[in-house]
Amino acid sequence: MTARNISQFWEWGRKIICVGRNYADHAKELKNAIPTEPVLFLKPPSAYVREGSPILVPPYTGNLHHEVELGVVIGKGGTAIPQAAAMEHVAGYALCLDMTARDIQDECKSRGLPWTLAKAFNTSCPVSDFIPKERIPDPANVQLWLKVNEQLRQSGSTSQMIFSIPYLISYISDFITLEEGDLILTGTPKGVSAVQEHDELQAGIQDVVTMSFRVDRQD
Ligand SMILES: O=C([O-])CC(=O)C(=O)O
Ligand SMILES: [Mg+2]
Repeated sequence: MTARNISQFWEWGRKIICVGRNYADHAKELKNAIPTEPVLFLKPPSAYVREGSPILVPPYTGNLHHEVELGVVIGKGGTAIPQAAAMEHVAGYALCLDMTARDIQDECKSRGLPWTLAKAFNTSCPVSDFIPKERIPDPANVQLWLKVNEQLRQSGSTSQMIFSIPYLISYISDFITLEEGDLILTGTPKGVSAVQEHDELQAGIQDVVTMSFRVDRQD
């Protein structure tokens, strides 16, 4: 048996914990209140998709949105991790998309139902190569961008996050034990918009990584 390598964390079957409304400009564009505590939801590990495979539009949505986000890969697990020690639990980062069936999410919100089918379907978490921690010395100040068919749609700095990465790690681990290989999606800046079959998405973290994905309709 070969040893597990954190650089392939998406194959480990670990959980994906997502933070919503962590950028005020995105909360505003969807007419949501600015949160006073992190908004959390989950994706299953079956949501991962890697470059070379398409993002599939689920048949039940007519409004699939991109959300570009910085992902934090947990290297050392823990429960009730203090903020001061939080960064010791980080192995690295990944650029991620939180693909969202916005029409389904709106319906779930209005009916008080969970967001599962809006957020957790197959291919709802496109993920870049693993980025070792040393390559992003200041994760609180990197630029994320996303283009659809060469047109810039999202561009924002992680300095705009409402809740910092150490705060999120500490907050989440109070309630949900973090394990090696877990991924935290830290929320999206403004500019989310709909994608269609045959679109080409490109995203990047300035100077660190880029990735591209094609959109297809699920048969
Ligand atoms: O669906 C939403 O708007 C919440 C979310 O994931 C985010 O803010 O990144
Ligand atoms: Mg999101």
